[in-house]
Amino acid sequence: MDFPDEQSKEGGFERQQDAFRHWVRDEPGARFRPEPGRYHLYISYACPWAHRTLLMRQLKGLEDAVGMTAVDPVRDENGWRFGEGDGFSPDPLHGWKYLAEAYELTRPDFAGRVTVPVLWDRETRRIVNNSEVDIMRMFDDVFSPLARASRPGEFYPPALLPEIERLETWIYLRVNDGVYQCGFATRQEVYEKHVFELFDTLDQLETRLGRQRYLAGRVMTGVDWNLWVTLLRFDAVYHGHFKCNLRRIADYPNLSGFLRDLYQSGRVRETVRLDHIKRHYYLTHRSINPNGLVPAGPDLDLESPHDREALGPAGTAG
Ligand SMILES: N[C@@H](CCC(=O)N[C@@H](CS)C(=O)NCC(=O)O)C(=O)O
Repeated sequence: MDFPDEQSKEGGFERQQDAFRHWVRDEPGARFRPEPGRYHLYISYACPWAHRTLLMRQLKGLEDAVGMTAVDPVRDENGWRFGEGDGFSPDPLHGWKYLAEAYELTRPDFAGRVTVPVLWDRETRRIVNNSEVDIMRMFDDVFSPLARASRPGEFYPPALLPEIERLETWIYLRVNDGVYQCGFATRQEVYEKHVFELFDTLDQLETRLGRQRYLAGRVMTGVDWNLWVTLLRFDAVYHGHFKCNLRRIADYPNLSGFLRDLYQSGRVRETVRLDHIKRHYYLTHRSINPNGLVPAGPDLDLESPHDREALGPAGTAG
């Protein structure tokens, strides 16, 4: 079993809550203020949640204002590790060997799982936030003045917020975490419940994305990226490794068109490291892949035309 502390009596996977959820505010006297160079993002290119924060940093043009370091995609028994390799590097700020050191400095008695993403504050020397939901919103909002060219709130426009949040919750439970529920189930009936719920949700999303270019309607919003990070990993990892194999994303014309549409937008493809993604899952979760073999395929076709222009122009509300 890969995560024994998060296994329910019924054979399900119960994910821990994020531990640090402080907010960066542009207010006098605020403990964490948005300042260029002050915060550093620790990610893994493999992790879908961390990928969302990396995407928002790039989409907003925050690369100069917020530093970023990626960890080795393969975790060892001490968790996420820094090192020298293709697409990952030593910790430039403190020379940490493990990301666990950030958690220990922030809360010496931290007993949970050390996860990415982490937003680190160089000034107070602690983790500000390790929730991708919060980090995405802060990057879009309070960090916007530090960005090259962006408008605050363009990915979370107030008029669409109720719909975005409804979709976020549904997609998180059934899709983002749904694939993990299938993969880490330890009983047949638990796996089957989750796999049918997952594909029922994908079927509904396929219909929705046949009518409109983006999940919340005519404009791209943050929740599009929530779904996208899971679609990107689906055929390469979740289909085989997590046994989510009723269908592939490639079998869904609208979901795969949406995947390619967003992949081909801006410089998004620069955030994609399929080698990290595959190595991470197949080499880290040894209880479900004991020999640690990494499959050679599939050959993902992310560069072919997506034909989504007919549904409306590309872009956010900004
Ligand atoms: N913050 C996310 C979870 C983040 C997360 O679990 N990240 C994984 C990688 S995809 C991780 O860091 N796992 C570390 C571990 O399992 O030891 C959430 O609340 O859903």
